[in-house]
Amino acid sequence: MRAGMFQGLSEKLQETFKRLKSKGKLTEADVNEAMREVRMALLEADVNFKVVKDFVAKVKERSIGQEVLESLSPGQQVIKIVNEEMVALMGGVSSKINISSKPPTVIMLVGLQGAGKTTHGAKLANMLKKQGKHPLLVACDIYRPAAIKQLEVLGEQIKVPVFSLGQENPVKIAAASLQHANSQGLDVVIIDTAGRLHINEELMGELREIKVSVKPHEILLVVDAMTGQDAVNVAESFHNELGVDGIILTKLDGDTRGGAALSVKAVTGCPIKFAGVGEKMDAIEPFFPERMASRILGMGDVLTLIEKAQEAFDEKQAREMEQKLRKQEFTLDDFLDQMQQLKKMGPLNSLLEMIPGVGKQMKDVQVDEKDMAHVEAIIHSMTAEERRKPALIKDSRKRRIAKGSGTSIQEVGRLLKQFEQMQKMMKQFAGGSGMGMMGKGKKGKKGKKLGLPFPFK
Ligand SMILES: Nc1nc2c(ncn2[C@@H]2O[C@H](COP(=O)(O)OP(=O)(O)OP(=O)(O)O)[C@@H](O)[C@H]2O)c(=O)[nH]1
Repeated sequence: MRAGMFQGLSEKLQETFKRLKSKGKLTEADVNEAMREVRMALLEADVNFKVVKDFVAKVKERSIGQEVLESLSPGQQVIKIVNEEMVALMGGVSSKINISSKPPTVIMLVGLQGAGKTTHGAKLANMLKKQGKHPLLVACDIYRPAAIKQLEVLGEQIKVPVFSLGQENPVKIAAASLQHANSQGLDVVIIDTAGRLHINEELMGELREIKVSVKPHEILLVVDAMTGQDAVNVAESFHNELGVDGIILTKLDGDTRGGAALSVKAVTGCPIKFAGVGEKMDAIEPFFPERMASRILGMGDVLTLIEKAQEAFDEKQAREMEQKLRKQEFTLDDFLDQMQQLKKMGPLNSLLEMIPGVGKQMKDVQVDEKDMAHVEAIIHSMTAEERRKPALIKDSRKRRIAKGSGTSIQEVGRLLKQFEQMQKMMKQFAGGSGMGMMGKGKKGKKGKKLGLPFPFK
């Protein structure tokens, strides 16, 4: 879920919202006009037309109420309604995997060829392993000879055992794998089934047989987000034929328009449980409708950002940082510290895009690792006192620091300015004010631990 995701949709909706917000008062005609634009944007994003129709009708009905149009900020209210309805469209809450109280939990992965089934079986195993589970991957895709090998290679890579009996009957393999898991004390069995180019009775027959034989706690359907409405149709067929508990929507890192993500729950009733966001083994995320909606609506995904920050930051240090922020004692030393932490979090651009209001501006900005090296050098050339009180740094000190760091006076000045701006921004974050979506939906996480330096130009 990175750059480019749902970009067209997102940009169009944001334009509409900008117009709405710029109007002090809204009339019914304004709302109708905005909803026409929203409808167009959704259709162009390949959202199912019936879903679009219902969605727009609901938003319109709620927006045209007296209390909205006569409120102090009608534009904001309408945007809030769009956001809420979009969250509802995708299922409202994030859905978890059914873990059986009596191990092993059996997960059956189904889907068409090339959707990313094998890859996501391994990603899922990797994720569960990190959560302390002991998964077993089972190779039941016996028709594509490379599939077994592929699973074995991935299993090796993530250090998860793979059960395979070659070209044996898949129903037998699945049944035998449960015994194997039991005997080895493995508590999650993930069955990679065969795919086909199209849905056909033979495939469904086989999947049904496996289902009857292993009684999975969870049947997850893997669909490719890039295929838009086709993905939704595929999901509908699989659900009717087999009964599906959840969907893994893959390739959301690509240039997808959003149709599948926004329609599939409404059309099939199956929630999206996970999103695939890349080819690497850690490129899987639980699917949070609320976060997805904020991303589409350009509100940024502060929650994901916070989580990423939490992964990279160590708890204790983060708490200290939070204290400093509250007391406004954040110094250039801390800035340097954080910058080093930030490096661990991955590409800066993708992080910056998640910040509300930053996403669009940052689209074309290159965050350069070399700049970061310069920033480090500059801070290292300061005295301890200067790092604590950057206000001390006037002309002659600037010159000295520039010389010491092999940079220029302008660069030193720019860094100081950025630091100052950042302090302001962080005060906002720390207070949880100004940024509408901060901490929403997660109690007690309001404004927590978000002290990121942003060394951009
Ligand atoms: N960019 C991106 N590529 C993905 C993602 N998931 C899978 N892929 C790629 O998509 C291709 C197909 O994935 P597989 O896992 O082999 O597909 P499959 O559904 O198991 O296919 P069959 O085994 O033939 O049924 C591979 O090249 C994967 O690397 C994703 O989330 N993002």
